[in-house]
Amino acid sequence: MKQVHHPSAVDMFEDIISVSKGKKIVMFLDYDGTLSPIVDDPDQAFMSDDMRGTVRKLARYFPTAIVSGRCRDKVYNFVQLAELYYAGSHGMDIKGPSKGSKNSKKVYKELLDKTKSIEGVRVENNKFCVSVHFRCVDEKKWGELSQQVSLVLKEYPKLKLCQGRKVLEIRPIIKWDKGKALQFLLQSLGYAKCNDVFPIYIGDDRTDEDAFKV
Ligand SMILES: O=P(O)(O)OC[C@H]1O[C@H](O[C@H]2O[C@H](CO)[C@@H](O)[C@H](O)[C@H]2O)[C@H](O)[C@@H](O)[C@@H]1O
Repeated sequence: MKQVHHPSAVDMFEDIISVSKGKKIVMFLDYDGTLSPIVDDPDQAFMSDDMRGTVRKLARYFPTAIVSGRCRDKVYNFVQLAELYYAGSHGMDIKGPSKGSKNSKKVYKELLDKTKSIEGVRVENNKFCVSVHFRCVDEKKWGELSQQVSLVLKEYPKLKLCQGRKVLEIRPIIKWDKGKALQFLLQSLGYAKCNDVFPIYIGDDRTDEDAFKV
């Protein structure tokens, strides 16, 4: 895979401070890989107390939202800060578009069944989306897994496949992603048409790119 070099926000801290002068900062934070370390077991991706303390402090100064691929309840259980805004399932779980959730449950069960013979696979039900993890799968088996997932998805024309960090993400084909969620949250906060607002979004995965674009 081609290595892409992204500029570091830390190196440009002074520039960020300078362009945000006089504006109201709004913080958007991805969860996995940003607030928590990347680990083999998705259920063990805990954030540290130090990080929780930092986010708590941040939210005292700026409206702060967590935007995650995980379902809202799950990410809330990890973060446990009631004062934040939460957008789960890649932003689909703020207001809850109900379409797709029945499909997700069905495809989750099918994916569990069709991939159970591949050692190390982990299928995670994220309510509106499903994640198929291959971090713990032997690299030689990645092709077979991807084929199985594609075969299952053939029967679901309303679902699409995206890739994250050693994870295949199954999502409904609707015009909703982390970028749209960010716009929605800004609007709900009453900042949609303000020129003096400077939203900051921090994330580590491909699905965060929809939000970076916004
Ligand atoms: O948008 P995010 O909050 O970053 O969620 C994206 C996916 O994150 C999780 O998977 C990733 O982290 C796991 C734990 O560190 C790691 O084992 C896995 O390889 C990573 O892809 C989460 O489990 C997925 O459901 C999210 O969609």
